[in-house]
Amino acid sequence: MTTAKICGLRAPDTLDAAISGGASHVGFVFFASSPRHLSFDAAAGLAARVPGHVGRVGVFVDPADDLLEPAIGAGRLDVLQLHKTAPERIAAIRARYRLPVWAAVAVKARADLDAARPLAGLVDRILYDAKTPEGATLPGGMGVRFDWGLLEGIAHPAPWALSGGLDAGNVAEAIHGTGAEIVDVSSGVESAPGVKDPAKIRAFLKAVSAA
Ligand SMILES: O=C(O)c1ccccc1N[C@@H]1O[C@H](COP(=O)(O)O)[C@@H](O)[C@H]1O
Repeated sequence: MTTAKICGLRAPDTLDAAISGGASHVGFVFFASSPRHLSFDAAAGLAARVPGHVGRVGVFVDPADDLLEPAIGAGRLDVLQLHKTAPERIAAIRARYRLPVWAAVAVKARADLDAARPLAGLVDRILYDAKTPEGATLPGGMGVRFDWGLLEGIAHPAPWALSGGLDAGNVAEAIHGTGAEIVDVSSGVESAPGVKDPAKIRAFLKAVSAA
């Protein structure tokens, strides 16, 4: 059965919609350039509402320890999702914080999948995410989709999840086409950048459970 992570939550009502709708994971973004960025105080308030069966995922872009340490505490993080982070740094973060690590692999063309190979044994999950346009301020969360057919027949070096441009209208096709264990969405359940929509969250989670 495929489960879902709802990422970039910033408000109690939308967090509650994700939890009551059956999300397996919720994502808190710690990246100042993102419209979904959370302060430590805001993260602490949200984290306290999350029941034990739902994973709290912290989303970071090549983070330094002076961000990771307080974010892990405030967000009571269960998982660290790392974007644009080199394999050596991923290994150091995993060893230091002893938390499961999901590493994003940005995909546009088949050659991009080569970046997953060095992650074998280093990460707990690979997140195949769409590559955002050259010069974009965000490495994710822009509703960009990649050709899911690129994943066909590849040997995955670790368990994996799928993200990039998913929404309630295409997630069933994504699940059937790729066999993803976990699907991850951010902008596809928003009414504006950084503003989650409870009805879209519910529709997305309904589509995942029906797929
Ligand atoms: O959402 C963000 O602002 C963000 C910032 C920095 C790194 C990753 C971010 N989001 C991740 O992007 C993917 C896909 O998002 P979308 O559904 O295409 O909008 C997802 O994994 C988010 O965790």
